Amino acid sequence: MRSRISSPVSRKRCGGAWRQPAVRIVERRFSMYNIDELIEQFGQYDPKLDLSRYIYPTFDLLSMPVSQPKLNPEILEANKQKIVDILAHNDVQLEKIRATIGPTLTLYEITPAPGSRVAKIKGLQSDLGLYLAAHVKVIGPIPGRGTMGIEIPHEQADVVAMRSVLATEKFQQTSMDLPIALGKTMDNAVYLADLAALPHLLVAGATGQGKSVFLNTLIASLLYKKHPAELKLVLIDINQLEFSPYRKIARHFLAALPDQANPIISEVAQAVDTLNSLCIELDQRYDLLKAASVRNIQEYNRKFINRKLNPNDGHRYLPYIVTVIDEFADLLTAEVPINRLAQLGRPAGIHLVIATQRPSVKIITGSIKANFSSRVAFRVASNIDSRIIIDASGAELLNGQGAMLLGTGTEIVHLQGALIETAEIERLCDFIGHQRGYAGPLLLPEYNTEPAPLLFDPNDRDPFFEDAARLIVLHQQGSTSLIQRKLKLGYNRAGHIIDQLEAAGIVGPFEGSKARDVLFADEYSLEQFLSGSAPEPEIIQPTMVPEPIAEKPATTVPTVIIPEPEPKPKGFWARLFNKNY
Ligand SMILES: Nc1ncnc2c1ncn2[C@@H]1O[C@H](COP(=O)(O)OP(=O)(O)OP(=O)(O)O)[C@@H](O)[C@H]1O
Repeated sequence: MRSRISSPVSRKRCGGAWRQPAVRIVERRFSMYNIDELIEQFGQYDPKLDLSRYIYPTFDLLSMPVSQPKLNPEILEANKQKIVDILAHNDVQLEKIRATIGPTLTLYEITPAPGSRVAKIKGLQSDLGLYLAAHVKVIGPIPGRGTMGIEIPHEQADVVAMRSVLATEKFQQTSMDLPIALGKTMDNAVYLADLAALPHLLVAGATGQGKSVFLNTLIASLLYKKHPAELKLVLIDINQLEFSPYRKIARHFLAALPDQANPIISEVAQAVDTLNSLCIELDQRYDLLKAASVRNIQEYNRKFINRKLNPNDGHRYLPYIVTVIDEFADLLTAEVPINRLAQLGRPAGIHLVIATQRPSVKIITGSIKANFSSRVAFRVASNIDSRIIIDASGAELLNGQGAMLLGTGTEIVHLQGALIETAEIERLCDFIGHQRGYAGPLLLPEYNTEPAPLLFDPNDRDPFFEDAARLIVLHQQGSTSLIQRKLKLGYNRAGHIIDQLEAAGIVGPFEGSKARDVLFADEYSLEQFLSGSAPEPEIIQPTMVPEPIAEKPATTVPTVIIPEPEPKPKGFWARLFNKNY
């Protein structure tokens, strides 16, 4: 018997871009199909098939690292001797001393003789600085090594070229989902992190210390590793300065709202709408994960690739969505969706990187800190600013020029960030942009901010009004996207229906990205209300509205008389329960 299976790619053309299919989830299993047979006949689903000839960026697009003058071994030895001398002079004997040359400083790791006091060694920081004529820092004890460290900055810091971290075996062979090459540690090791695991990043520092370069290295790392089918970027740059080169890769890697003229978001209102739209995308992804009985995007995509999820039921391959916001201090009005995305984004493959040059408690609030446990601090003016960012001092002592402290919640790592220049980003974007891409950016769900109409005309109800009311009450979830998905309606129409439901007193008022309250506790009381047995909510007449302020709907469920016997589910409910709907 020949099994019938739909084309896995069920996206619709819309306004020059690709729209995700409306999600209609039916709990239908593939039990009637033999999965192995399907895979044998069609092979695994290949998300990259649409752009199967896509060529990943090559390393020659990046500048060769400039060879740095080697540190003079005589100076190294002289410094070592000075450290031994000054410590001995203060009755601290050493068992061992070892120098590690890093990109910006040399770390002398010392093993003090038994009985030496840590506080005493730390107290000698200024003396060492004076004797070595440098900005010396004493760190430690270094956990797990029984040593302490004396850091002496180089007169001329090495630049860590982007190429020198990306063109390494470590980066090329990593199995991380979203690898980002941040730079090098103080002992010259390439430092990679997995954004999928972090799972979000807060980046802060004073102006001119390397934040924007950092964001560009993060984006470039992802562009080097991911196929356009696997990753979408949402770039928000209110100052319109940093992200303009990425316009060229809009058809490959960007996601945008429908009708968004510029794929790089530069207006506050549009940024807020986009973040709210991402919350709708988040809800849709959670519904998909639930329908697929999986816990996260990785398991979901694995199932989809193995053809265990039917695109006809609304399932689709889910790319990671990484949202980068340069200067989120401009978006304080969007704190609710930002926090929601940060709390729930990880399993759905939605990740946030938010940056600010204003590390104050007004911007980096308690809730932002609670939701962004991974944070990067560039040099700041004071140790108070450093504490606001990474809950520890130290960022005020950094050298600038891309030096950073990465706090992951469990440890703080001192890194020298990689440097990527604007010309390198241009070359990278040209390389990708000149290749065949999709018809446009991936379209995010529409987000409707129109307020509910002041007047409600019961004769003007949408034909889907009652079905929508039943859905909302059944799921006890006043969400526009639920109506949109289950009834297969456009977002605007679903938005109008939810306004009508609000005016009818079935759902509560709009509350940002949170679902509205459902004001009917069960389907039975709703049926009574719809059939007219319960009193209709009062219709607001123009003469009764002195000010143009929307009337709030009733906050209690209308009282109904419950007749005997209870009617059997019919029509909509019967269809729903029989899963034919
Ligand atoms: N990793 C790095 N290695 C070497 N130099 C760097 C590095 N990062 C930044 N710099 C130097 O610092 C300068 C400023 O960096 P950047 O533009 O990233 O600062 P910023 O913190 O974003 O500033 P602003 O807040 O004003 O946008 C760069 O032009 C570059 O010269």
